[in-house]
Amino acid sequence: MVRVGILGASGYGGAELIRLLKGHPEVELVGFSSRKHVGKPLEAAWPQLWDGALFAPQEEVLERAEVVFLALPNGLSMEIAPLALREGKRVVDLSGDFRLPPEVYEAWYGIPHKSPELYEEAVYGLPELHREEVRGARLVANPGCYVTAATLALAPLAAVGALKGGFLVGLSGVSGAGREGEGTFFAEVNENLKPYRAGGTHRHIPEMEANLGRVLAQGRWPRTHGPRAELRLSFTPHLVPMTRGILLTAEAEVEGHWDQARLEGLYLEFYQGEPFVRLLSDLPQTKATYASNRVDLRPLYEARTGRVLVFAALDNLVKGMAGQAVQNLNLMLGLPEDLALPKEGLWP
Ligand SMILES: NC(=O)C1=CN([C@@H]2O[C@H](COP(=O)(O)OP(=O)(O)OC[C@H]3O[C@@H](n4cnc5c(N)ncnc54)[C@H](OP(=O)(O)O)[C@@H]3O)[C@@H](O)[C@H]2O)C=CC1
Ligand SMILES: CC(=O)N[C@@H](CCC(=O)OP(=O)(O)O)C(=O)O
Repeated sequence: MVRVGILGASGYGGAELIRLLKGHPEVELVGFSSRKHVGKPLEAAWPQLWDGALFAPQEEVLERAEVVFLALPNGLSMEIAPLALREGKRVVDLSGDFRLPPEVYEAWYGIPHKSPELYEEAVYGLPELHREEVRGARLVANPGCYVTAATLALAPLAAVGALKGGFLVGLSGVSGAGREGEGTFFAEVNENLKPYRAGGTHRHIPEMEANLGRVLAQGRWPRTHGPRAELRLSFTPHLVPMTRGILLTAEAEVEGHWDQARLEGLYLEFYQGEPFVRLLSDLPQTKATYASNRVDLRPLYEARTGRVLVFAALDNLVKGMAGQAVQNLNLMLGLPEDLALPKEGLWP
C-alpha cells in the first residue's frame, strides 16, 4: 500500500481524488488538507461522503504521505513541491505551475515562478503521449482540462506532420472554474451561454501549442523537454449551464489530401490499445463521459468544404483532472494504468 495525501481536499479536484482513491486497492489515504475545515470531518466540506477522517493542516498531510496530490490554486505548488521532493515524496501537481517553461508561465498566468529549476525535472502527465516518462517521474505536471481534450483531438494529425493550425471552440461545465469559481452564480449561469477569455487570451493556449508542437517535432511519443515545432492555435472557451463536462470542436488546418477513411484509419492506429480513448462512429456528447476517465473522439471529414473537424468530449473533473492524475499515479507506481479508474460513466 502506498500512503497518499491530498492538499486542497476541500476543492472539486480534491473531492474527485477522494472518490477515486477510496476505491484504489493499492492506496492508503493518509491525509486531507483544507484551511477552512482543518480539524473537522470530511463531511464538513463534502455531504456526499461518509467517512470519519478529519481535515488536517498541510504540513501534517505532507509528513504522512509518500505521494502527494496538489489540488490547489495556481501559484502554490511551486512553493510546496520543492519541500515535498526534498523530503523524498513524489508529487502529482494538478495546477498549471509546472506545465509550461517558467517564462511562458509567468507571461500567461501573471505569477512570478518561485521554483523555475523544477520545471526541467517535471514530466508532463498526459499518459497517451508521455507514458514512459511518467513511470520514472518524481514530479508530474497534470494537464489542463481543455488542453487534454484539444491535444488528444489533434495529436494524430500532428504525428504525421499534417497539422498546420486550428480553430478550437471549447464548452465547459461550471465545475471547471473550481468551487469558488468566479461568475458561476446559478442566477447568472442558468439559461445562459457565454464565451470568455476570447481573442487568444486563455492560458490553456500555450499548453496546447506546446503539446502539439512537440508531437509535430518528435512524433508519437514526445519527450516533455524535447524539441517542439511552432504552431498557432485559436481557442475560444465558453461556459455552459451544466455541472461537469467539456465538449471541444477543433477545426484543423491540415496539409495533404484527406477523406473520412484515411482520417479514421489514422486515429484508429494512433489510439490502438489506449484504455481511455474511445473512437466513436457517432458524435461525442459530454453526458456519456460523466464521472468516467474516458475521452470520446470523432474525427470527421467535411466533404463539402474539404475541412477536417475533430470532436472531443470528457469529464473535466476526471480525465480533465483527478482521473488523469490517478492514471499518472498508477504509472509512477508501476501499477496497471487503469487501476481504480472508471471507463464507464453515469447515465442518465
Ligand atoms: N476544476 C477543474 O475542472 C480543473 C482544475 N484544475 C486545477 O486544479 C487545481 C484545483 O482546482 P479545483 O479543485 O477546481 O479548485 P477549488 O477552488 O475547487 O479548490 C481549491 C482548493 O485549494 C484550497 N486553497 C485555496 N486557496 C488556498 C491557499 N491560499 N492555500 C492553501 N489552500 C488553498 C481550497 O481549500 P480551503 O479554502 O479549504 O483551504 C480547496 O481545497 C487548480 O490549480 C485548478 O486550476 C485543473 C484541471 C481541471
Ligand atoms: C469553466 C472554467 O473556468 N474552466 C477553467 C479551466 C480550469 C483548468 O483546467 O484548470 P487550470 O487552471 O489548472 O489549467 C478555465 O477556463 O480557466
